[in-house]
Amino acid sequence: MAKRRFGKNDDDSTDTESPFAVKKLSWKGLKNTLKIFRYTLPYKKYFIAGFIFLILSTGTSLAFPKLVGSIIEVIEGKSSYTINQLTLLLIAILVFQAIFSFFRIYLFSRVSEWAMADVRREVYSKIITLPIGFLEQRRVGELTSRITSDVTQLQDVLSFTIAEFFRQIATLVVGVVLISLTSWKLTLFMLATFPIMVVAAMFFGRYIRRLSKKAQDELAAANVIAEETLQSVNVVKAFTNEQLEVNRYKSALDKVVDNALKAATFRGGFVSFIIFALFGGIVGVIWFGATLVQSGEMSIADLFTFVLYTTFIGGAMGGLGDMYAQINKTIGASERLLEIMSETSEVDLKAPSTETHNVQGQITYDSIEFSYPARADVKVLKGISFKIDAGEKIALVGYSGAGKSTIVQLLMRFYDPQGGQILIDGLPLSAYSLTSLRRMIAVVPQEVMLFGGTIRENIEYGRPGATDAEIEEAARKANALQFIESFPEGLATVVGERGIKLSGGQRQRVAIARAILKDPKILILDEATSSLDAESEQLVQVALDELMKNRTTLVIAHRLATIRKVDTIYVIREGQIVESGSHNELALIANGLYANLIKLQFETAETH
Ligand SMILES: Nc1ncnc2c1ncn2[C@@H]1O[C@H](COP(=O)(O)OP(=O)(O)OP(=O)(O)O)[C@@H](O)[C@H]1O
Repeated sequence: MAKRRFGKNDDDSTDTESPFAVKKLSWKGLKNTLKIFRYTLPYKKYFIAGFIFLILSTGTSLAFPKLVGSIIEVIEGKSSYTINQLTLLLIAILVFQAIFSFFRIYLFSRVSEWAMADVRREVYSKIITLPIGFLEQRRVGELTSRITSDVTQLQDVLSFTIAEFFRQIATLVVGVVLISLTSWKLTLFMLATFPIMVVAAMFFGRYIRRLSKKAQDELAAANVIAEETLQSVNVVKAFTNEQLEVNRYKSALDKVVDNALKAATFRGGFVSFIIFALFGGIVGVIWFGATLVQSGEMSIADLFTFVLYTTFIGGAMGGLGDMYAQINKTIGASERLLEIMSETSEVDLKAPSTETHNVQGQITYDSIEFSYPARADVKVLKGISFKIDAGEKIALVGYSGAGKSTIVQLLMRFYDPQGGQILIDGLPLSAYSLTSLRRMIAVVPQEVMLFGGTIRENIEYGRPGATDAEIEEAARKANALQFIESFPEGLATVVGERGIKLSGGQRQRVAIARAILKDPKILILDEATSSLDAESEQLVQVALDELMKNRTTLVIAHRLATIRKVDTIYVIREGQIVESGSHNELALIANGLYANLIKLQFETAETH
């Protein structure tokens, strides 16, 4: 039977196949699972010790029916021991059994906790070092469920299923050997009832597993809804879409319940059938055994021992079906984890780049052609060429969606262009390691995201390991020290989810301080679209002027008033540069795009 199950069927069965076709165990899948289990190798000492305790506890529990049989022999007057002696032995065995079980559970948990923490750490390091192009195509919920539920599945197997599997197989094998020594006739009779159970288990089992898997997938989909809406709870509330989201969640949950109940119906039918078959088998064994006792072929004590072993064996058989499902789930989880692990990271955390480049910050975009991997057919940049001298400041302007952010993302190599090349100090970006390239650049983004933690930690993010004095100096230069010091805890003020909320202008100045601390040669300013009040605007502008000093700067400009001072403005339309020059030059082009944009902004400002 095992052979058939571990057969050559490698491929997933699809929904269009019969409902009884479920993914079967495959060697390939098992091998993959074993690959994941190599994480337990560093803890093999504990694993082996746990296994020894597992053998001991299984052995002691198997001795139990034999001893009960011996007590009956005493009653029958066929034993030289007394009832008290045997009862004491039974109690001693129970005590040992308890001690062995304790150590088995503790040691297996120790291995599984440590090993799974390692797996989680590795998977997380992998995910965080994967290229943006890969991450964008996955949902956050899906990625986090790799480190949560998939690893939990492996952990269950390590701490529980392996032990149970061994115990059940041992019980089955040793139990059958022991009872066949007692009476081979009765053993054959008992084993004859097994095929019915096995066939039923296979038939029902597969369908139930398929339904349970569907219910699990539906639950994961429901979780994604909850996670995503809670992450952007402000948007939900602002649009007063609470009811809509509750309904969406509810209909996802309804599907879970539907599938789970269907599975439960089958499981219920299956379990009642198994109970009937199991007890039916025992009744049959008692009936046949009783006739053997009557004909003097078997003693009462042996029949007693036999029946007890039979219940043990029956229990083990029942449990194996569940094991099979567990192993299947584990294979699924391991395959998903390995799939992530086999992706290529863009940076290697284990061998961090130590290369340093003393660049001047001269940048050249040479005929850049680009489409996003997710939408390969849409060309976002169509031959962008321009040059920025070291220390020069340029601005990119244009309608929304023109490709401004894409141009700067390519500079950080979040993606690689399909045509043309970008050079820094005359060398293509690929000549620098990703780490050293990104170290040359600081970004002050449109929407400043602060991590939960203190203001000090948030500024230090620009250069981990900076001293307190350097952090304070950066905050001062960013015009942020004043507001930071107005908080009783100063730099130690906690911001983010559990702390205070900073205003837009304050957050921007923290981001500027971060960039000042990083002290890069190249600066990218993604200007906030929402305008700040005049006073904040002024404070941020002064901080930005300080930050831009002696750095090559690319500004993605949304509010044209702030870019009059830049050296060159590039006007982008549909992925191409359509105009370039200084503010004064561009403003004079009749019917020019820039002149139009100014007019538009001016008119918008007038109407406010
Ligand atoms: N990750 C992405 N995957 C696929 N397409 C994208 C991605 N990011 C942007 N795009 C598309 O590329 C085009 C250019 O986008 P980009 O963000 O560069 O414009 P932008 O000029 O910066 O706009 P805005 O001023 O609104 O920020 C848009 O049509 C956008 O839909």
